[in-house]
Amino acid sequence: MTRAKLDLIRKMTPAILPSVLSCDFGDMKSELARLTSAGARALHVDVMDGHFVPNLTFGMPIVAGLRRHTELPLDVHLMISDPLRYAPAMVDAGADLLTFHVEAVEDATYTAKEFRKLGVGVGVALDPETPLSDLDGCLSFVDMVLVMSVKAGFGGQPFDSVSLDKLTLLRDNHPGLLLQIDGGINAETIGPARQAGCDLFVVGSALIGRDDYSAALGELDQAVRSADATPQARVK
Ligand SMILES: O=C(CO)[C@@H](O)[C@H](O)COP(=O)(O)O
Ligand SMILES: [Fe+2]
Repeated sequence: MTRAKLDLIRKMTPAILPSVLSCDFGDMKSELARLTSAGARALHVDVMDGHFVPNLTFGMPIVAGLRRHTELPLDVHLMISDPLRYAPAMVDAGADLLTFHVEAVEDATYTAKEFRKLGVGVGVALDPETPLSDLDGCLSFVDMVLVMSVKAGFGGQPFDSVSLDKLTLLRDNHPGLLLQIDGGINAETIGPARQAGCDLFVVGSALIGRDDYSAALGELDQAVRSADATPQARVK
C-alpha cells in the first residue's frame, strides 16, 4: 500500500513538498487543512533525534497523528542515528516514503535493502559536505536521493549551491531516480534546482512563514514552470 503512494509521488513530479517542521505544532489540524486547500500534494516530515543532529523534533506518535488527519503521502526524513531500529515503526505509523542519511549508517546498501522489505518507498539523503561517491553501491536499492542544500538539523538556513552539482550529476547518470532537494528552497533557489534535474522540492520557512499558503505555492510552482521553459533545463 505504501509503495502505491510512491507511484503517486512519481506521477506528481515536479512537486513542492511543504515541510511541517515550520508549522504551528499546537494547531496541526488547521495547518493540514490550510496546506491541503492550498494544493499541497504530499508532506515532508522531519524526524530529528538530538544525536545525529543537534535538534530534536518528534517520533512515531506525531507521524501517526498526521496520518490520521491527512491522506496526503507522508515523506519522512529521518535525521536519526539508528534508522534501521525505528524504520518498521515509522512505516506502521504511516510513512509512505522513508529516507535515511548515508552519514548515519555503516552500510547504506544493507540499510536500503532492509527498508525495501518494509514495502515503503526508500530514500537516501546526503549532507552538503558528503561526496556523492558515498552513495556508490546503494543507488540500485533506493527510489530517491535527497540532496541536502543545508546541513541537516534546522529549518531557515541559507541554500548551499554545492547541491546543484550533485543534482546535475545524479540526473545525468541515473535518469530513473527521484531527486529531492531540501534546505533553503524559495522562489529564487527552486528554479536552479529544477534546471539541475530535481523532481521534489522541500519548502519549509519560505512557505510556512507566509500568511497565504496558496499564493506562496503558486509562486514556487511558477518558478518551476519558468525553469522548465529554459533551454538548459535537464527535465522537461
Ligand atoms: O530537513 C530539514 C532541515 O534539516 C528541512 O526539511 C527543513 O525543514 C527545511 O526548511 P527550510 O530550509 O525550507 O526552512
Ligand atoms: Fe527535511
